[in-house]
Amino acid sequence: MTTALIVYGSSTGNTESVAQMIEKQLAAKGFTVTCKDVTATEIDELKKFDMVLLGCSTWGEEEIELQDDFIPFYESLGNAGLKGKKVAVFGCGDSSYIYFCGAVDVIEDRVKENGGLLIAEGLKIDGEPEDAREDILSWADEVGAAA
Ligand SMILES: Cc1cc2nc3c(=O)[nH]c(=O)nc-3n(C[C@H](O)[C@H](O)[C@H](O)COP(=O)(O)O)c2cc1C
Repeated sequence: MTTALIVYGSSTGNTESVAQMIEKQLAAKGFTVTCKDVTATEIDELKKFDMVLLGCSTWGEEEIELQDDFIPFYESLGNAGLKGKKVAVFGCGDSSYIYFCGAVDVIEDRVKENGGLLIAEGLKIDGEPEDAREDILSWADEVGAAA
């Protein structure tokens, strides 16, 4: 059975909600899914999973800032054994900011630098996750199909 790890950093709970929707959808498709807050995740854990989904909201104003909890994890991604690993990135943001969901782009770049394989275009959620439920579930299906 294909195993998937979802790791999220979320300050107000939006990216966490998205992570949980993806978790349920992948589990319904037969994946063995583990969904964890980044603060409870060791970088070495990524090595044990067939596929890794990384979720992070975007902060900052003039420049892109990752969600606070996600920063140390991001900085250690070079030790995550990403070479050849199937990865996809998602996050919440607000399109009224200059860098809408910029954290998704920044994390994708880091994944590519470390040899990870991006299996879907990053999912960028504008506003309330509940309003984007259909998009989130179809993204999860796309990721599942590419796994
Ligand atoms: C001070 C502040 C700065 C923000 N900066 C950005 C930004 O640069 N780009 C963006 O897309 N969203 C930005 N946002 C919106 C948040 O990313 C958005 O509220 C998101 O849903 C938070 O997700 P979380 O609850 O998972 O942390 C900002 C919000 C605040 C309050």
